[in-house]
Amino acid sequence: MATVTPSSPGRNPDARFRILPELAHGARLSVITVAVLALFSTGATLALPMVAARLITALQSGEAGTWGLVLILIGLAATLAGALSAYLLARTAQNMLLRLRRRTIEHTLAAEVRDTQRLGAGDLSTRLTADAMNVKRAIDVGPLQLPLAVLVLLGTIVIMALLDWVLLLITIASVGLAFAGVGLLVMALKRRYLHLQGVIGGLAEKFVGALDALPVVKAYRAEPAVLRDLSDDVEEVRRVEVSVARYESLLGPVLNLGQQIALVSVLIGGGVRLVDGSLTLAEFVAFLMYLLQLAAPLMTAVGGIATLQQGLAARDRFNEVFALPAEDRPHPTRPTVAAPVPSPSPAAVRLRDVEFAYDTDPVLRGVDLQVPERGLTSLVGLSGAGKSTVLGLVEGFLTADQGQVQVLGRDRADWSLADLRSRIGYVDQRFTLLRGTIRSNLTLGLPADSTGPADTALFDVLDRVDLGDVVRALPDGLDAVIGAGSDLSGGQRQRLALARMLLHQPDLVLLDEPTSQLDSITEARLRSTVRDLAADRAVLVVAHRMSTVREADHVIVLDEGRVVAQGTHDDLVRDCAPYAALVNGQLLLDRDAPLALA
Ligand SMILES: Nc1ncnc2c1ncn2[C@@H]1O[C@H](COP(=O)(O)OP(=O)(O)OP(=O)(O)O)[C@@H](O)[C@H]1O
Repeated sequence: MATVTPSSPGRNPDARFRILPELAHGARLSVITVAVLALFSTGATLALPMVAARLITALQSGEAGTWGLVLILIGLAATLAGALSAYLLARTAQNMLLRLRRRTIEHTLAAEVRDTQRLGAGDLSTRLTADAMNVKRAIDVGPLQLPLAVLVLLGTIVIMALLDWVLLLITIASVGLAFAGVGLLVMALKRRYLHLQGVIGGLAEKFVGALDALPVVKAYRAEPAVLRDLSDDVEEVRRVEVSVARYESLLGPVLNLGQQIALVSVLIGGGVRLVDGSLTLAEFVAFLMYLLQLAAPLMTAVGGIATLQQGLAARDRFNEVFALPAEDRPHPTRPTVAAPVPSPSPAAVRLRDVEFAYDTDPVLRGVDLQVPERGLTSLVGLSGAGKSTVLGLVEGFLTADQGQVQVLGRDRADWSLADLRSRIGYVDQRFTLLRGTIRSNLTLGLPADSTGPADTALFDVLDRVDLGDVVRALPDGLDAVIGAGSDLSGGQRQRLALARMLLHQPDLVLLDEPTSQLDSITEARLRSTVRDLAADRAVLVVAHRMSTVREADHVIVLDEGRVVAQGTHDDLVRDCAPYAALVNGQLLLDRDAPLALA
């Protein structure tokens, strides 16, 4: 089983991500080598026109051989150094992206379920793909191409000043206006890039949601409606992209125009100065070469700034993920307790005056309830009463806004979430399985360094949920892959989720409607398995079936976020009007027996 190792050991996982320090982290030698090679390549490029001028002068005196050789050598060396520095930079960037992606996955897994659901699976996944690519492109230009382009620009300008400062002034005056225009364009682009990445994330989020619900979409012939909805988002992406393209397409021509004007001005001015003897032919040729050479670094600088803006916008989206609080963050006042020991308290779960709201509307209002340390407890109530929310508080997916949540004799906040969850067996409403083999699903969460439980132990729990023979009949047995094309049935998936819980031998079991997809024979066997489990531990079941409720030793009735009664089924039918109404009104489903009072 793969383990997740911290991406940056010893570093603050909450620290904001900054591209340059992250790039240099652990790669100083590479970064220095890249810088040296790039500087050499730049210096050589800058020197080339001067050598060319020397070659022209030497040609006039008939001694061109040496300068010709120097020109070729410098050209070759500049090319090699440039290529090597680009490769080294790309390799360093990929190492940084590896850490960035790993940290994003790590942080997303550590965040609260509510936060990750709010951001959405699709939008979060675009950070690993499109946003990471934007950061990579920014690295391609940011730390090297852009500074070097600026260096070449400055170096060229200095040399041009030395050659003829009057011609330089003419050049600067000609391109100055173009520069101001480019600055305005770049500022407008930054805002649009951020918006663009947001709408692309939103589109991915919606598309993933639609694919997730595809069977339902098809069953309701809702493809046209979904297409319309997604088309609106695609149209929005197009609109923003076009707006970006409008500004990007202006960059090149504005710069070109500046350069053309500069060229014409320099030709005229240079011609005059050549005629009056202020400038030699070799100097004029060199000046013109430098002027033409200005175009490449200028374009690099301008394009680079735009790419950099895109990368910075992507960086901000990564920082949005890194800013999500980890769910297991230390309590501000209480010290963390290393090894919680269950107290002799008779309750496996106790909620006292618990208030909770997802947004502003209260979902739980002063909930007081107690789950005995042994036996089967059913939590019942109308849909939306807050039953799953109670399980979420016990599992630590949610944190109470007010009141006290005690689990296995200890305040919830005193448990580390890993310790707490290792003691709880949880089967969610959707019986979620991960893509992978039956074995990897069964052993999910077991220590990664062990060789894993023996097959006999795995078949033992599978037999307890009547799934052993089904798995034995599969060609790959325990190593059959589920979640792809060939799949288990809904009920079989449900039983596998239950077997996973059994394997973990938890002290407290939380089941969210565990029998909704089982045939009556399997359901009866399962009830007996749950009963066996409840003999020496607490089992808390969110139940919608009379059969489950009748089995329960203790029933808790939840109504609109309040506990209205607790007791045995018989007592509650007799004494609790809302419970009796729930039962009489057939609000608890009972497949195998007509609804009847005890
Ligand atoms: N992630 C969420 N964000 C906002 N509101 C939520 C969220 N999950 C649940 N709710 C709301 O909280 C209330 C209680 O939901 P909960 O799922 O706990 O009810 P329940 O009793 O388990 O319902 P059911 O029996 O239908 O599963 C409902 O009004 C629901 O709309």
